[in-house]
This record gives sequence, structure tokens and C-alpha cells, in this order.
Amino acid sequence: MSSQLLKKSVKLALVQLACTADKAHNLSHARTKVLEATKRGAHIVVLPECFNSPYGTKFFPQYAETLLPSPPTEAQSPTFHALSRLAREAGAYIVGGSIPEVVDEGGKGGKDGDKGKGKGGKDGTGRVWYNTSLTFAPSGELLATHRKVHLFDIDIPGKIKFKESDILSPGNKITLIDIPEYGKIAVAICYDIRFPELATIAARKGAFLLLYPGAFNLTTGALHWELQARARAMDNQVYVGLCSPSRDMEAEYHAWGHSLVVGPNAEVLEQLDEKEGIVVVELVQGRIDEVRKGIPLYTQRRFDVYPDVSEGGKFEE
Ligand SMILES: NC(=O)CC(=O)C(=O)O
Repeated sequence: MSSQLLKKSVKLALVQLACTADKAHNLSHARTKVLEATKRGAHIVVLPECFNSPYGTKFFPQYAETLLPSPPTEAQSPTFHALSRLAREAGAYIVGGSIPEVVDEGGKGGKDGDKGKGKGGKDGTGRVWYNTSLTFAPSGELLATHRKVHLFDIDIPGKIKFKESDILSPGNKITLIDIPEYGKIAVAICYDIRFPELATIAARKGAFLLLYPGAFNLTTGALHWELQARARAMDNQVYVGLCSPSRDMEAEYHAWGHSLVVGPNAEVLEQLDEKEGIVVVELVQGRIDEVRKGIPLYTQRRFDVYPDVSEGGKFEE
């Protein structure tokens, strides 16, 4: 059994933000709520998927910011700088939900010049878009960038059709972040949670916490939101946090809400309803070890019968 993945107890906050079409408002509102969370003792604060824009393929280009080369200028990415300043002001780690990112690959049709085939440059201009999460240290330093690896392309007749790949390109790595005081956390985005391999690799590489800024909807949220969070926690015996925007029935996309923190025994520690709110939960040092001692999956795996997926996994773009 691996021991003390979580080096000391830490307070995690999920800010279920009311996100609007007004980016400047979203940024200042996020600041207010993050500071509220840190006043309540949070050391790590998470924002929702697409927290500074509406969620929808037609909105991504309009709201996208340039993040590379890093650091971007204030004009290229007001959100990068707002989050970096906020992390310093709050004295906390901030997992900045996600934002639409644009990369100008130049040339005709993206990296490989194969516009429209899923490799970028889908509008023929050489620009590619990603759904991207930025994590900052309390010093304001950018610690990690995660681009959504699994794009949300679904079609449930009569319920919901969504195709992120119409505009977005996928990220190509697993994001594991070492926080010296506490240990390792993994950050992925929404639909990424449905792919257990990513979670298992991160957990077996030592993550104590899997964080997913996300925006499930009224169909898939009711079916799978809590179940996915509990399943990833149960499979891996780690903490899991899912952070959604609050629900706005006037918006085109109706987010499920219900941000929650799940413990390493798959127990829901706290969950919001659909309205704006903040969850603050203490993740307790020793709890993961206690759960793993009781149900010792970690020493019972049979890699002579099936492969160890954690021997694979790509961590660099
Ligand atoms: N919005 C997503 O990326 C995923 C989602 O809503 C779902 O998996 O359901």
C-alpha cells in the first residue's frame, strides 16, 4: 500500500459559479467567490468548466484567448492574468476551471494542413481551439495547463446533441501536478471523467485528488454526474472533486450543477444543488491510507492477468 499520498490535511473549495455571457463580469465575480472560499479556509480553489464564457461550440472562438507562448500578454489572455493575480491575492492554489484557448498554427489548415479532419485549423485559417484549464500557485506562477483530452461529442435522440469536435481539437496528455505541501493532484475536464484509464493512471502515479471542472447537462447530469465521481473515487481510493457552473435556464446550455466532493471510500462528502454556491471540504491526511488498508486493492492487483495501465500514459504535449 502506498502511504501518505496526502502529506497534510487540506481544505478544498469548489466554486459553483453563475457564469454569464459577460467575460469581465465573470472574472470579477469569480474573484469575489474565490476570496469568499479562501476566507472559509480553502487552500485549493476550483472554478467550473468554461467559467468565463457560455458553454457552446459557437461561443468558443468568440471568447478564446491566446496562452502561448507563455506567459501571454494581458491583451492575449486577460483570464491568465486575472487568475494569476487572484491566486496571489487569495494566497491559494487555483484550478481555473477551463477557458477556450486559441492557437494560431499559421499556414493553411493547422498543424498538418488537414483542415476539417480533426487535427485543427477547422476554419481554414490555421487557428486551432482547445478547452483548457490553467492551474496557478499562491505565488501567481502557472503550474500546469490541461487541454481537454476527450471531446464531448454525443447524440442522445430527443435529449441532447453536442459536438465539441466541430470546433475544438483535443489535448494529448495527462495532467499531474505536484503541490509540494500536500502531494500530487490530477486535473482533467468534464468528459475526461468518463475515461477511467486517465484517472487510474493519475492515481497510480500518486495523485491523492482528481479534479474535474465540468458542465454536465440535465440529461447526462441526472444519469451520471455523481455516479462518475463516485466510481472514479471508488476505483482509485482517492478524493474526487467535480465543479460545475450553476444552472441558468436562460442560457443555451443548461448545466447540471451539483458540484461535489467525494471521499476515497466513494462517499459523497458534500454536494450543492443547482444554484450558485461554494463547497469547502477538508481532505484528511491518512484517510486514503485508512481506506486502502481496509480494502487493499493496491496489493491485490493481478498484473499477471491484465496489463498495468499506469505503465503507460503521456504527460508532456
Ligand atoms: N460537457 C462535457 O464535457 C461532458 C458531459 O456533459 C457528459 O459527459 O455528460
